[in-house]
Amino acid sequence: MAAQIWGSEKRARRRREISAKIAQMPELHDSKPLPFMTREEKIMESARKLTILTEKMGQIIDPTDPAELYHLNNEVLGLEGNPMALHGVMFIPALSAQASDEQQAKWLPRALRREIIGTYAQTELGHGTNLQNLETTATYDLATQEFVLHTPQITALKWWPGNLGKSSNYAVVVAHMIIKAKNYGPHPFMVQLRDEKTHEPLPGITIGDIGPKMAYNIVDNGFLGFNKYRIPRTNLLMRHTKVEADGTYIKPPHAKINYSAMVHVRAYMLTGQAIMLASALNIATRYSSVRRQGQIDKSQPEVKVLEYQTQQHRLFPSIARAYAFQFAGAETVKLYEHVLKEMKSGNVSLMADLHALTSGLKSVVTYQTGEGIEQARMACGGHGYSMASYISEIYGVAIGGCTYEGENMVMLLQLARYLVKSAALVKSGQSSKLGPLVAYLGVKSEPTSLIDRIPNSGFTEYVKTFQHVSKRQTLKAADMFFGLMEKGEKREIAWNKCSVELNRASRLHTRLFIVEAFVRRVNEIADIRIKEALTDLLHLHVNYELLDIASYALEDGFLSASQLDYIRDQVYLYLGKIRPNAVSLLDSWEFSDIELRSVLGRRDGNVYENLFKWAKSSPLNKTDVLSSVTQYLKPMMEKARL
Ligand SMILES: CCCCCCCCCCCCC/C=C/C(=O)SCCNC(=O)CCNC(=O)[C@H](O)C(C)(C)COP(=O)(O)OP(=O)(O)OC[C@H]1O[C@@H](n2cnc3c(N)ncnc32)[C@H](O)[C@@H]1OP(=O)(O)O
Ligand SMILES: Cc1cc2nc3c(=O)[nH]c(=O)nc-3n(C[C@H](O)[C@H](O)[C@H](O)COP(=O)(O)OP(=O)(O)OC[C@H]3O[C@@H](n4cnc5c(N)ncnc54)[C@H](O)[C@@H]3O)c2cc1C
Repeated sequence: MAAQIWGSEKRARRRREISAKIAQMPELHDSKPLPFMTREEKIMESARKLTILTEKMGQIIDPTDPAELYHLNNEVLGLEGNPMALHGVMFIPALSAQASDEQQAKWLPRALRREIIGTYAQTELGHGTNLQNLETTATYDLATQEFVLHTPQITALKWWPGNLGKSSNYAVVVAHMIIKAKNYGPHPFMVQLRDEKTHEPLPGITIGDIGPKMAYNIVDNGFLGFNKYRIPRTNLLMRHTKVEADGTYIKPPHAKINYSAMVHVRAYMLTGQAIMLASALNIATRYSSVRRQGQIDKSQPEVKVLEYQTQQHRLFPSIARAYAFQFAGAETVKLYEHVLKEMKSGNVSLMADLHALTSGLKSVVTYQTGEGIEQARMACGGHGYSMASYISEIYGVAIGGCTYEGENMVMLLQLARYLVKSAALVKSGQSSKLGPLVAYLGVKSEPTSLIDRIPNSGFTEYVKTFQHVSKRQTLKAADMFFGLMEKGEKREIAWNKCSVELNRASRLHTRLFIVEAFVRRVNEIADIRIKEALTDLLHLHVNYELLDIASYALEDGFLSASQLDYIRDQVYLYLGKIRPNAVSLLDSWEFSDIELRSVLGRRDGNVYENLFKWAKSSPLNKTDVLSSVTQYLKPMMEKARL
């Protein structure tokens, strides 16, 4: 099963080897539980481990393999980020995709050797979503052949970029490029921020940390202002766009090609989200098979809380989602790598499809991951609320994904643009022009669902039902939009008036893709036992998801009330079938105790003793009487007694 999760037997074996090596290297372990550290201590601890990793990484992993790097990162540095998180996640990808060969030769080896630390600085205090209204300017000075970076007002301060505040000395900065008074829109520039020897900010640069956040507090998300700060013309990233010495602008082959670093993260973050969901579920499911509370049959002893159907219903559909996200994420990464290769050789024809797909997936996956982790926390009762469970940290980190790389509603609307264009093709009889991901929009469906009517139909009838609801909602939202425009409404106003319905279509389309990716994977599996376990999970997934969106299928009579009862019964049937496998389905992800950082989720199940040990190690327990008591509470009580 680990081979299915991680992509191959070799990958699963490598993960095990890496975890085993890390287990033998105490210098790479947290020196004390992260929840007991201050933010400064955590940053220091992370930087300490990071420098050891830079020295020893080659002994543990193949540093050129992103999957091995990601695993090493999760085990040693953890989810809360590190002082170089953005260096690998966005700075290097931005340089790789957007810098010319000559620029790459100059900067990439230095970045890869970690001679310099970089980030991706795009979002500002006043604007994050609407890139067209970013306010930082890069004005070309023809006389000196330099760009002058400037922050005209407080809202133009860069705000949020990870590791910008204190750790990075370089950044890819996105600014509006102005040449001879003409604004060419946002473009990426390579900018040195700090002196390489002293790490002091360079003259003309104002920089710092934006303060503590809901989670991710090891990352120094920062602010950045420029006061007429000059950089050479050749620091504009010039793989696709060029500015010649005389100010001549050569436009890129696709208007949005400079957005590729964002698409990179949107594609890769899906499996990251799956891992976080599976981690929280691993903690909750293990704990639920240790925790005994109450009786189902009063004549019997107290049961493990995992025996309660409500507990299973709370956890198991999310287990299925974690697998589904992992499989859909793996497919998306493959597609991304393919499109990136094509883009580098000048073929930009697949960019729109990739953008639409990653926009929808990013939104649905992060939202459902957040939901699943929060349910996992509640499933652990009181102990879930303790930082000893570590679930609250996982939650805080995971839901950051609903916001970064494009706020979820906004990204769903990006997918909706693609769906509406596709609907227009269907309406004008040009279905043959539909791309493969939306081809179903042009296919006539049966009048009613055949779920429960055709024995041994596998998952075909389910997929058809998901296709039907997605198609119907897409065409309905598109009709609403076209209808408003026909009545004379301006395009943008009509769009806004339909946007809730449009986003519903985007969600349904994305959920269909996730179901299909799960079905594709299960169909590929040769090993009978693995196939059987995953088929059970897939049954739970399709029935649970369909029940969740049933109103769309009920409203036009595609599903009947009796079919809905059948689907509900299937959910209960598969909850029971999955119960014996539940812990194994999560243990198959092979998270080590070091990686999980959870007292509740320990592999050995020795929860209570370790919770007590953990509580005793709280800094508050170093002394029996705190100074808050001697200074304030004790005098207060004494005064009251007089
Ligand atoms: C091994 C690696 C592991 C990684 C694991 C991940 C771990 C995660 C770590 C966490 C780190 C967090 C880091 C976070 C970083 C950031 O958040 S960086 C900042 C991100 N910011 C955003 O995402 C901003 C969101 N906004 C936008 O993307 C855009 O502004 C917009 C909403 C898309 C609109 O852009 P705009 O230029 O205004 O577009 P329009 O003029 O309206 O045109 C829209 C048309 O453009 C098409 N389009 C847009 N984007 C793309 C694209 N990327 N590719 C292709 N096409 C694109 C769009 O489809 C529209 O087309 P038409 O409908 O044909 O007009
Ligand atoms: C943990 C974290 C890490 C980050 N790291 C980085 C980084 O490394 N580099 C970087 O540059 N940035 C980074 N960011 C910033 C992030 O990319 C932005 O916050 C994000 O893109 C959302 O933009 P915003 O803050 O402007 O939200 P807003 O756009 O102000 O969103 C507020 C509300 O308005 C709605 N809204 C906005 N526009 C529309 C619209 N057109 N239609 C409908 N609704 C709309 C949204 O849906 C939302 O409900 C990070 C953010 C976080 C939380």
